[in-house]
Amino acid sequence: MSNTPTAHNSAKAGDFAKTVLMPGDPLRAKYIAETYLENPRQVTAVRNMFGYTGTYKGKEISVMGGGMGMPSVGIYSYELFNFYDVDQIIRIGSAGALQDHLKLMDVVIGMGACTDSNYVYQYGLPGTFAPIADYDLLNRAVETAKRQGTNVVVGNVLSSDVFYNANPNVNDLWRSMGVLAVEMEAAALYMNAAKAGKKALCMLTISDHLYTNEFLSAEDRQLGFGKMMEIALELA
Ligand SMILES: Nc1nc(Cl)c2ncn([C@@H]3O[C@H](CO)[C@@H](O)[C@H]3O)c2n1
Repeated sequence: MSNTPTAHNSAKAGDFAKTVLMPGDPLRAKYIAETYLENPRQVTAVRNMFGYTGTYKGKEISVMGGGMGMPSVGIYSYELFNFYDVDQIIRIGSAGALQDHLKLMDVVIGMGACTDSNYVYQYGLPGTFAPIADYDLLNRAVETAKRQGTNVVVGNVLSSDVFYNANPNVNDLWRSMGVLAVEMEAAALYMNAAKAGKKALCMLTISDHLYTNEFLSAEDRQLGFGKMMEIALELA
């Protein structure tokens, strides 16, 4: 009989730090743990969704993959907040730019997260919920970026359930509302945090541009993530 609270995570109580960085890709979680954390130890590997805990500049911090899409991040972040007593989750991901002023490698912070997902319907609200970032985390991320000389763009992002959208005009519609970039996880993370009374922030590196059709090479993706990582690690 397992004594872990969930089939998706084999970590024991106390294995996770209060702050968890959450890339989509578990291999990036492994890379982050091995590259940035002191004494990283793997705390879960269920379905190869790796999670690690270590320290950064003496502060305990964890990193765990969340997968692609809101159902996946919805599971892992819900469990971290509600079963593992995690206080804040910072998503560090990639996104496609919807605005001309954005350039590849820019760091975007999702102050809000629009969505086309049904995820919000579970709460039975009589209106439109606004999934938003935690202000304290947002403010600290912007201040840290300034200190590091990294330009960040703060605004609305779109968390879509669809990567290959059948509607050819969908990007133009979101673009017309000033939405900065499209990804697939932030809204569910923000809703889970709101419901659990916890904190969340989504930071994104622009890896594709949906209007210039530029996209980052694999090595530039890695490089671009470094700037975002240096900010995220300071938020523990
Ligand atoms: N819809 C969508 N579109 C574009 Cl142009 C993206 N660029 C990066 N992502 C992120 O990368 C994964 C899809 O490649 C998702 O986890 C998503 O969050 C994107 N998701």
